[in-house]
Amino acid sequence: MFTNQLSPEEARSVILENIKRTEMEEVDLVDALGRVLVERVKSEIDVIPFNNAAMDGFAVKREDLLNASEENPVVLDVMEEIPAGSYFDGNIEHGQCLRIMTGAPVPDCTDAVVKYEIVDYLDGDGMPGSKVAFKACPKELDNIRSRGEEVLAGGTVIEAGEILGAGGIGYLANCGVSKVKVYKKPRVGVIAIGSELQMPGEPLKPGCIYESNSVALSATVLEAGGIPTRIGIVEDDFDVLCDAIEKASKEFDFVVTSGGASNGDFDFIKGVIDKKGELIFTLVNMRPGKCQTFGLVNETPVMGFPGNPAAAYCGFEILLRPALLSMQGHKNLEIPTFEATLVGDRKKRDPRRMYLRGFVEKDAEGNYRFTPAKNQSSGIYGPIQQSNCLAIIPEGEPEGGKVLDGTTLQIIPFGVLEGSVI
Ligand SMILES: Nc1nc2c(c(=O)[nH]1)N[C@H]1C(S)=C(S)[C@@H](COP(=O)(O)OP(=O)(O)OC[C@H]3O[C@@H](n4cnc5c(N)ncnc54)[C@H](O)[C@@H]3O)O[C@H]1N2
Ligand code: MOO
Repeated sequence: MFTNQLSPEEARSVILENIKRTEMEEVDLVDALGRVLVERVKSEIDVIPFNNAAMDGFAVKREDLLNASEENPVVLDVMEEIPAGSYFDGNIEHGQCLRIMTGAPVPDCTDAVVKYEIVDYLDGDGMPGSKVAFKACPKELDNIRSRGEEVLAGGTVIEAGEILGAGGIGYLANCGVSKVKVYKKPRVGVIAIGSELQMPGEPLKPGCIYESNSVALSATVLEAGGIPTRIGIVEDDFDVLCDAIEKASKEFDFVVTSGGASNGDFDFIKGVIDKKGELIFTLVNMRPGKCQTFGLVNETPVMGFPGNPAAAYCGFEILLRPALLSMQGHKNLEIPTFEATLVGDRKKRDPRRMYLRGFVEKDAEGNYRFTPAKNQSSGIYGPIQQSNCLAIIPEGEPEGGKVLDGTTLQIIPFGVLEGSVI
């Protein structure tokens, strides 16, 4: 158990040390989007499986056209038509050619395809029986895509550990693969702690508010590739919370709570984790959200976020997203950042690392500028919705108690996957 306040980086690595990768499952290709492949996939076939035409036109013996020019066009007889999906296994003589469509197999008796646009029809309409004139000699294998251009049978299509994108899914489908093994999505049980919390549907009772953190946290779990289950509201009661955490720890891969993480008379999550399992840390040097509690119950990781909405949200983004991604096999968990200059002075009297909600945009000169949301209260959601990033103000107290206009800040853009290059 850490009794000290951890830096966000320390807290993140402690969580990463205490999670397990999920098991694997076989899923249809489209369901594998954004997920990590468990094992290398090899192709059983050559892709593409045969030399095919890259243009609609005429398949020719190049030798016939060696002397073709504007002044002396070479005339060939069109023998057959080869649409895509068909196969010509005959032969042609010198002086003959084949009409061929894009994607159709190029017969071995030809060695270049000449597109329609540069061929003249002398007699007929270009269909079999016509005579067509060529005014230039194509390059060898011109407009022919070669068999195995992408991968040969037995070759690697996607390596184990790669995150499948739409391109990879298309590539696998091209190889005739329809299912792949990926790491399972972690099942995350989300508990809202607080006797003041009420579900929507009924008018609010005096002193109560509608429960919202478990809804927002479920959305963030979904964004991070997990499967959230809202377990419901648990009142501020030590024993009731003990039972809820015990039960959830046996049903889910990760348990997330919000509220009751501070030192108030009814804040029980730390005590409950300590009683039921192992309490690992309780404080992180960040604002919003210093009361970040983490531990294990029945070997299941339990993250107790603070009740204040922005504190829970930032706790998730900074500490938990990488953990959920790691459980699904992601290896590069670096949070992408870039630099922007602060617009306006910003008071900073709290020595904690600050994650400001706000908007980053490029100015006329192409420089990134960050404008903090006016209201940085950790008790409200609106500024998160209206923001496109978090800006980091480093720990410590700046001279004069404020960070000055034009200071360079690190920006964490929303919606950019860990490990991305930006
Ligand atoms: N004496 C001190 N008091 C507080 C301190 C402190 O250092 N000393 N820290 C403050 C900070 S900072 C935070 S953050 C909060 C964290 O407290 P808790 O995790 O115990 O959160 P609660 O007290 O349960 O709730 C805080 C606030 O959020 C509302 N809330 C809670 N759950 C939900 C939910 N599911 N949906 C919507 N809103 C929720 C709750 O009603 C409170 O208003 O402690 C400060 N206090
Ligand atoms: O840590 Mo609290 O989140 O500053 O409100």
